[in-house]
Amino acid sequence: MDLKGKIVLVTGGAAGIGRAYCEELLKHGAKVSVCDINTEAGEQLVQQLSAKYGKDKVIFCQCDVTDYPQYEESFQTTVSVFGSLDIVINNAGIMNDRFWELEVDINLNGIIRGTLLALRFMGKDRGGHGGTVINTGSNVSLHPYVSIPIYTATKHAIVGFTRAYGDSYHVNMTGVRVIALCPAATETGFIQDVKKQLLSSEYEKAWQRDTANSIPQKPDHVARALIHILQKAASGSVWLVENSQPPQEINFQSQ
Ligand SMILES: NC(=O)C1=CN([C@@H]2O[C@H](COP(=O)(O)OP(=O)(O)OC[C@H]3O[C@@H](n4cnc5c(N)ncnc54)[C@H](O)[C@@H]3O)[C@@H](O)[C@H]2O)C=CC1
Ligand SMILES: CCCCCC(=O)/C=C/C=C\C=C\C=C\[C@@H](O)[C@@H](O)CCCC(=O)O
Repeated sequence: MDLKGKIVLVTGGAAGIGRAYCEELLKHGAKVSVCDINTEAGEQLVQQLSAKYGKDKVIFCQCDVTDYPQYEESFQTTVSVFGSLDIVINNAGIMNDRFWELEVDINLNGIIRGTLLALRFMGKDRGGHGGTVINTGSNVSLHPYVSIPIYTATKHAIVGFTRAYGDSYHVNMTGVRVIALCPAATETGFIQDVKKQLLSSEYEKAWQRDTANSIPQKPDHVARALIHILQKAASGSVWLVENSQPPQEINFQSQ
C-alpha cells in the first residue's frame, strides 16, 4: 500500500504512540486527522506538524471516543476537509483499573465505536471505497498481566473483535481490512507512575513481577511497525510489536 495522499484518522493522536504515528504517516506522504480529547496538546502538535509538512496535510479534531456524536463529527470533519477517508487508527486508551468503567468505555467501547464509524464512512456496502482499520491491543492482549485484570480484559476483547470483523465474510461486503497492532512496553506517559492506577496497593507486587523483564521501546519504533503492518498485513491478522523488534504476526492456528 502506497501511503502517499492517503487520508488517516488517528485517535489519541496528540501524545505518545499516537503522536509518533501521526508524524510517521506524514513522512510517508499521508494526510492526517489528529483526534484527541486533549485540545491543547492536539492543537500544539498540529501547529508543529503543519509547519514541517504543510498546512493542508494535518488537522486537529477535538474528540472523546466515549462520546459517539463527537466521534462521528470528527469523521465528518475529516471527510469534509480532506475529501475522503482511507485509514482509521483506533489508538486512544487509558490504564486505570480504579476507574474501570471509564477504562472499558475508552479502550473497548471506543474501539467498537471507531470501527463501526469506519465501516459506515469507508464501507463499500455504504457507498465508500473500502479502507483499513487498525485496532490497538497490547502484549497483554495475548498474555494476561495479573496486576491489571480489567485493562487486560479490554485488550483481550479487542483481539476477538478484530478477528471477527477482519474475517473475509465482512471484508467481502465492506472492502475494509481490520487489523490489530499490539505494542508491548513503550516509553510514553502511559507506563509511568502506575501505582495509583492499580486496583489497590495489593496489586503492586504483581505489577513488579509482570513487568520485571520489560524493556520499553521508543514510540517511533511502534510507528515504523505501523507502516510495515499497513503495507503488508492481511485482514484479521494480529501483530505484536515488542522489545524494539520487527512486528511479529501471531499465529492463532497453533494455539
Ligand atoms: N505505552 C505502552 O507501554 C503501551 C501502550 N499501549 C496502548 O497504546 C495506546 C496508546 O498509548 P500511549 O501512547 O502509550 O498513551 P498516552 O497516554 O501517551 O497517549 C494516549 C493519548 O490518548 C488520548 N486519550 C485518552 N483518553 C481519550 C479519549 N477518551 N478520547 C480520545 N483521546 C483520548 C490522550 O489525551 C493521549 O493523547 C493505548 O491504547 C494503550 O493501551 C499498549 C501497550 C503498551
Ligand atoms: C500502565 C501500563 C499498563 C499496561 C500497558 C500495556 O499495555 C503493556 C505494558 C507492558 C509493560 C510495561 C512495563 C512498564 C515498566 C515500567 O514500570 C518501568 O519499568 C519503566 C517506566 C519508565 C520508562 O518510560 O522507561
